[in-house]
Amino acid sequence: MLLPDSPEYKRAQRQHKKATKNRPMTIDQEWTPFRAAEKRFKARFPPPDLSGVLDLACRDKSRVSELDAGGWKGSANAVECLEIPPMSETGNTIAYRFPTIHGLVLLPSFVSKEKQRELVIWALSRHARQPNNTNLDIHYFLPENGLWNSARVDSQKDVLVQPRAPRSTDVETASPGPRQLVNNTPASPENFQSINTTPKPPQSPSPSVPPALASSLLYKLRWANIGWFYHWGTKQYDFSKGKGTIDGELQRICKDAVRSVDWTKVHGSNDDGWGSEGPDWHTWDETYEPDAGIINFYQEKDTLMAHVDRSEVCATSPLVSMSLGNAAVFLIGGLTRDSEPTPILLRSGDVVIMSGPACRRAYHGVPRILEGTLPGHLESRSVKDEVMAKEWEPYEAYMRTTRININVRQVFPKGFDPYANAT
Ligand SMILES: O=C(O)CCC(=O)C(=O)O
Ligand SMILES: [Fe+2]
Repeated sequence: MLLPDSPEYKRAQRQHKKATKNRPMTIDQEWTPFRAAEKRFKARFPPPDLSGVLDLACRDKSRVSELDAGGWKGSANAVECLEIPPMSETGNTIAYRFPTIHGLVLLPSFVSKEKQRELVIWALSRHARQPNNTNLDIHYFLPENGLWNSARVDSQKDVLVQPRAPRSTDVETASPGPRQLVNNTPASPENFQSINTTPKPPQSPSPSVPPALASSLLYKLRWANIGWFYHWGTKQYDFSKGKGTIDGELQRICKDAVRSVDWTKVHGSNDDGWGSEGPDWHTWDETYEPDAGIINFYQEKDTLMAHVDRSEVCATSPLVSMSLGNAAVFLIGGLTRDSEPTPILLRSGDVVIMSGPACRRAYHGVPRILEGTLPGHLESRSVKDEVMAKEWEPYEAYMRTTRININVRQVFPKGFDPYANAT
């Protein structure tokens, strides 16, 4: 967080003045409530006021030092949310539901500190590499053992990565960009055939990207695919590529999260919008089966615009989303961008579950990564074992400026075989 006397604050102030000099006075009246909230939280100057942002870590005494060290804080009661009583007397998961966003559940600190470190290592060194797609594969011939394992500056193993397209000097240099907005029709069992037969041409590599060191490309990594392959051009899954594997441990964490919630308390009183078969939440213990997802890598200035994840044929089953590293402001609104979104501060270890027809179709996004909020347990000095502490050092250095979100979904109802249904 910037202090008003610091040179960084003054620089942000100057940039703000320059950027807004020619802006019409009425511009903010044209923004939807969602867009206006995005702008507010994204702003470097003045730094956003987080007093209206729900920060459940403020209710947890064991997180005091984490909150103080990071500087940024929301409020314990900024948004109405209700604790869901645990399923049994032995259950110890603390879970919250939101009366205004039906189907949204938040499990603060669900992922243990050790597991958070394991997931970071898994995401960077084992998952973000072939055969899993990343945003960088489109433009570069990435090293076979993955970017992370080729980027060790300390051991002089840093690899020069070559672009896929021959270099052209005619075009302006473009960075292999963020996720693009494409409006897609919501997937459903009824239009599955047409989705399956829509052509999904590979994206063309950019002729303007120069060769780059693996260590610098790591900071341009934006996403890595999990499970069923996703085609960004059409915003549809590409089933012709087969089903990528889902890490067993990741599956277990997601299933544990879903099983730890008493869904009767979340969905028990409202049957609206579940479709002709009616609600299926009471079967999730057996039928929830994650089969796809994405790992999002955010650097401090990265954002994720308002969107709805509607490519899954299962339009109501839980989407499990885990936060690792720096904290972020997460916005979740309604069926259009015209509803005022609810702001929630997500910290490392928190799990969000989006479930049911209303929540799965709600616009949501991440307008702000809160710089300087890497918690102490993701620093190598907190790792007791000496060898593991040493191993963690490069991860700590990368995570200083990074937030990782592991976003896991269920594309098909359990037992649905897309190949048997293909024409
Ligand atoms: O980063 C997050 O918390 C949310 C990511 C998300 O909404 C998505 O991947 O669809
Ligand atoms: Fe999303």
